Amino acid sequence: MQTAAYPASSTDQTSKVDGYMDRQPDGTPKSPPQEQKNNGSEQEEQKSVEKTNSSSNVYSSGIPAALDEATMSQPAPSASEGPQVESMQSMQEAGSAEQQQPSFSTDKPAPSSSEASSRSTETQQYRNTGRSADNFRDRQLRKARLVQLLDLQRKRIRPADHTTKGRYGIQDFDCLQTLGTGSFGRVHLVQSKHNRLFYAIKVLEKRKVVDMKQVEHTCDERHILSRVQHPFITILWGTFQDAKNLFMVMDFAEGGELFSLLRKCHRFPEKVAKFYAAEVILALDYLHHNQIVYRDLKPENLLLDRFGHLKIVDFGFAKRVSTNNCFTLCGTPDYLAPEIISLKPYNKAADWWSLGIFIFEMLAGYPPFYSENPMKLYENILEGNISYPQYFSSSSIDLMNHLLQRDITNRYGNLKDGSMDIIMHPWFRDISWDKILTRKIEVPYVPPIRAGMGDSSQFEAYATGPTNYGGTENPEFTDIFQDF
Ligand SMILES: Nc1ncnc2c1ncn2[C@@H]1O[C@H](COP(=O)(O)OP(=O)(O)OP(=O)(O)O)[C@@H](O)[C@H]1O
Repeated sequence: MQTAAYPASSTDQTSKVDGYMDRQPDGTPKSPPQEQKNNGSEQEEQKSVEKTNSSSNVYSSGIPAALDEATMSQPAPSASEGPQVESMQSMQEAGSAEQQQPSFSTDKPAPSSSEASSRSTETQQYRNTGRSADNFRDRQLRKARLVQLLDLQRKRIRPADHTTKGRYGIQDFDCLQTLGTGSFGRVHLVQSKHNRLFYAIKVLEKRKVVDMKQVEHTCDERHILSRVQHPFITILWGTFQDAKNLFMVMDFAEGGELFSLLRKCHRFPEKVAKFYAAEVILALDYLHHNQIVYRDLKPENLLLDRFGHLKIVDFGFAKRVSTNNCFTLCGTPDYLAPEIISLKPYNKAADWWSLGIFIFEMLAGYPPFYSENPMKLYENILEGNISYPQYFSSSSIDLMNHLLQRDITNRYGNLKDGSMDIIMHPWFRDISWDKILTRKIEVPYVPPIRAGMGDSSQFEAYATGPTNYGGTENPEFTDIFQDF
């Protein structure tokens, strides 16, 4: 668990709706410098900013300096100044290509639901940009190829009987330091006594889980994580329990939380944000195609592996869904979709809303509806008025406007083309999705760790917690948790 600091000086604490503390902003947002309301009235200025960005070799930022767009065209800070967010060659090459395209217009309001259904969104986009029929066909071909590739990934599900139940226990691991704490226990770095490899073990106190009425969520988390198999989702190797605790053995994401990197950098350059957004989109696309809604997207739940790729953790709110059948009020306030706050039934579209918030937070350094007062925060979300900082590009704003649609029938990700509307959006024009999926792309930031050594330097230091696990006396709730 990390202490957030969007802002520089607030003492407010926002908590997860289900009652657990998760974000602790210790400052108010710097009043966002001259913001633009939804559309690009400053488009000329933005274009010149985009130009500066694309010609820059630098995808970096320093600690603690805010990364303004001007900084991006200057040499990268030295290692001692902060995390290096390295260049992504392929994106960079394509980035200059982006400049040759007409910038995506945000002057027009998003189409109404009737318009959206009566014509293909992408045809409309292409009409807007005035591109030729040939380009349109190219795009259709590219899209078909992408769908094929994604379909392969979407079908990868681990077998239901994949389980290590009864084969391991906490005695098979040396329990090392704490990596993070949660509402029901903590996550430890551990080393297997058998293969000497390092893992992260999430320990949940059964009594707390029961007292906080999280039994179903916990069992869902175990069940869902044991089935999914995706490059950007943490692997659950096995689960077991002792008398008082539940244990989930996962791969150790050595690079720490994206949250920490974002707070150190203050905000990410567009190309960096695009990279992380792309990995998240592929993971959400995968989950949704397997009828799973994630429901807790935020930078705290995105860890970096040793290579700098994302791993989504914490499936405590993930749920199998068919259509509109979720009602539970859960998630993290800043990232809640309006339909959740209004207690309406909701579905996978809520994750695409959170993606819009995530992209905004990466680019701005604070979430769009932030308020110290939780009631005001909810009001802001329901009103849906967004002030985009001036330095946002017009195409990023266009994408966020399509994601942060209060009406889910207009929200990208939830239209007839599903996630393809997002994947094919002009903001991602310079992304090689096949390279992202196969992890064959240069990452923007490689965590400075000694890989495979149990190096936890990218995590906050925690006071030593309990490690006296493994008790067998008076086992609790064995019937409730018989699957663990
Ligand atoms: N696989 C992992 N590798 C490394 N660190 C991890 C891993 N999983 C979790 N952590 C660390 O532990 C923290 C808490 O994990 P997680 O969010 O899963 O626990 P939780 O009990 O569900 O927390 P919360 O109450 O916030 O939902 C994470 O923020 C992260 O810092």
